[in-house]
Amino acid sequence: MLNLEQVSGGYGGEPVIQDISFSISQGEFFGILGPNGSGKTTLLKMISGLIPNSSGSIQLNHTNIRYFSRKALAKKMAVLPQLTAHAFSYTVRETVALGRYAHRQGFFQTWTSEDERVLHTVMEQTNITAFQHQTIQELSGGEQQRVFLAQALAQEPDLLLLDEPTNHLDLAYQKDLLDLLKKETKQDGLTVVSIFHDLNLASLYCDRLLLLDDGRERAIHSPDGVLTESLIKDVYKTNVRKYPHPVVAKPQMHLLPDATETHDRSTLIGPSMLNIQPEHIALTSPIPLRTLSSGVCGAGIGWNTQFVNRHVPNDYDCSDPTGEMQDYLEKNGFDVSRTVGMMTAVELKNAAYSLWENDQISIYTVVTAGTGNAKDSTQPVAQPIRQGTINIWVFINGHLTDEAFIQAIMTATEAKAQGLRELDIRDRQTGTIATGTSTDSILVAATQQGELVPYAGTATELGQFIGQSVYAETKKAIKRDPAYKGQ
Ligand SMILES: Nc1ncnc2c1ncn2[C@@H]1O[C@H](COP(=O)(O)OP(=O)(O)OP(=O)(O)O)[C@@H](O)[C@H]1O
Repeated sequence: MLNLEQVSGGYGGEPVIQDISFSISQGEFFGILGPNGSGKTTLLKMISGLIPNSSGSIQLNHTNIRYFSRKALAKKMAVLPQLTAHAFSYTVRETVALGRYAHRQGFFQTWTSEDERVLHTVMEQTNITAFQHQTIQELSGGEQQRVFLAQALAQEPDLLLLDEPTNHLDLAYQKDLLDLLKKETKQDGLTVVSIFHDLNLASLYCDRLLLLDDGRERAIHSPDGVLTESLIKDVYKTNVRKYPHPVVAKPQMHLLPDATETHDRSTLIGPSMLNIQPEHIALTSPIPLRTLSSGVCGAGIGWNTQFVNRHVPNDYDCSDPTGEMQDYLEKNGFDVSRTVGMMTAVELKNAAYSLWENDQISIYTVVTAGTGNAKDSTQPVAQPIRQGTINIWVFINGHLTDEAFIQAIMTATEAKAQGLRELDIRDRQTGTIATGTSTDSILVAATQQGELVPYAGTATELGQFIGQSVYAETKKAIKRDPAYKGQ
């Protein structure tokens, strides 16, 4: 519906925009990105016909925009400009009603019931009905932004052009506005072209992105294609790290600040930080550790400073173990937002732990183990779950890649299974060698300081430390558990 072919132009003299070509189809949400001064607003002004392009062509539904009258263009296209100081004393309602200008007909331009219906709808959509009789200057920046969006929507355009629409909006209204626009594109075929400074919002909402660099196209692609670490670093001259959004299949870019919290680089996680009580084992780190873990709370990927393995009775049965564990942590002075919590029914005095170190690597492994619940993971579970859990903590004084974290979990799990095999721990139901218990948890936590360690598989020194320490400590902990003798 919108076609740009080799468009150049600006404000006289050297063109700001140079040789831009792209086509947008109806219902597309198209984002324009680029650093300050890269020409985003200038390009938008050319598309809206506010300034002429010096070469190339801009076509709307196969007609060059030059051939549209102002009123005819306003029926097809609406513009939400960057918010500037508005001195007028129009009311909100009057301001939004101006958006119906292109649809008014006849000499007297009477206000019709259709105009009223549209006015009502767009004021509801943008949540401004409540202050429709106030003047614009009485409103906050975000409220004004919504009024001008309502005015643009009142035009009932096919194409909506927006210059940083979320500027001035709080978090909830940013989401509401973009959700509304997305819905309009999907349900009513509205085409949206919008400038974004926030790469992550652009990624979440846009179908495609154009990245401008000094007035020229650097990339035009899906968010995944445009938001690459190297391209963004090159164009914006700043370091970013790309990560997947946790819920939506879209990339998110994280800034890497130069000055982060300063930590003592010599911090080593080790025995002095472990505290074993009858009720819980806790390890408190002086620095946040990057963790990958399973557990009752704080599990997943995160940054944590406290690690708690809590003893619960054999018959512990709770409909909300996470909530109950969080209450327990709070009552005992732990910061729930920075704690990984696990549970076990075994006696904590039987925990096994050791520090493994050489010149380059040091890891601290802590294991609690009961095997009354031992399972062969290749066999189905039919028996009622009995007491017995193996909880493994591996603290690594090193800087791990994501891949190394995953390999560390694999290596530790393999070593645990080997420990069970060595001790001939069997699945009570099938009689086969057990590979773990049905309620095991694992934690790998790293200081993320020092040289980057790319891998932690069994071929690496780190992997061998993990394997050997988990194997040794698992066996030690199992042997200390009274249930072991009964096997
Ligand atoms: N009215 C104008 N007259 C002359 N030059 C202008 C005018 N408006 C913008 N420019 C110049 O055009 C270039 C691109 O400006 P533009 O506003 O399009 O960039 P932008 O990418 O939208 O920037 P920002 O992210 O800061 O909003 C800049 O060098 C700017 O100085």
